[in-house]
Amino acid sequence: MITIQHISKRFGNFQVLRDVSLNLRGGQCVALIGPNGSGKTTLIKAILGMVMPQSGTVLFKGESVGRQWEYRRGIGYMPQIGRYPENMTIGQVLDMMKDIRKVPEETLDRDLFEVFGLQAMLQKRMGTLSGGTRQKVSACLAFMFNPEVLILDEPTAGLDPVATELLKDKILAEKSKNRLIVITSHVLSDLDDLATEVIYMHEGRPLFHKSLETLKEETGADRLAKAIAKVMANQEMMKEVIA
Ligand SMILES: Nc1ncnc2c1ncn2[C@@H]1O[C@H](COP(=O)(O)OP(=O)(O)OP(=O)(O)O)[C@@H](O)[C@H]1O
Repeated sequence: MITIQHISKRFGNFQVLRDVSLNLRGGQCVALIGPNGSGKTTLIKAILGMVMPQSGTVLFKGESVGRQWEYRRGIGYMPQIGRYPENMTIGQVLDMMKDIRKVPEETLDRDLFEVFGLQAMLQKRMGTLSGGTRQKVSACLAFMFNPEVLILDEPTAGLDPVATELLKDKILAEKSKNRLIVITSHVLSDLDDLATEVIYMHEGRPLFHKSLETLKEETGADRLAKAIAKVMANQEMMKEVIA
């Protein structure tokens, strides 16, 4: 559904993405992981057209996204830090998004709105919200328009354990509808129940892209965190052998 071909991105002299090529398909739940600053958010923003790469192409359903915007309607995006007009209430923000998208009310996905209890908070101003409630609004908006692709950047950061589980349930439900879901997270235990694929970014390029099943088989680990620890330990060993 999304093909990334030879994307490179530099900010000033700093090379953030280095010739990244990836193929992501519907029904996959992709865990995009890697250390701080390895380029995960920049890669996501390149897919969304929020960052223009110096070279390379992003294809959405086989068509180059170029400088067009229409394809974005097919992608629900939950940013790492949601930025909203601080004086607007939750209700006004939701209405504004509905007005912009102009879709019939009955086609909206209200699941997260209901389970997060946002109805009772509609009058609260965005500027007064706790970090977790702001995340809930972002999550609600990402899923609201039934997108074919969901890109979730650190979705559980700041959410309490109950809200985290509710969001994970929702992600699983969407996965079963053959959506493509891309999630970045440093909380690898959150990804264990969700991910089908793992992309590990390191210094601006994918160190590997494989199914979670294969990764577990190859490492003999039963959890993603353990599997990653084993891969990293092998990497260090190889460096020492080569040096
Ligand atoms: N607009 C920008 N201008 C300059 N440098 C940037 C910009 N955006 C990102 N960077 C730099 O690019 C590098 C990669 O950032 P990015 O946010 O993609 O990393 P990340 O893997 O998502 O990290 P984290 O796990 O901390 O969220 C960082 O060194 C960051 O400082």
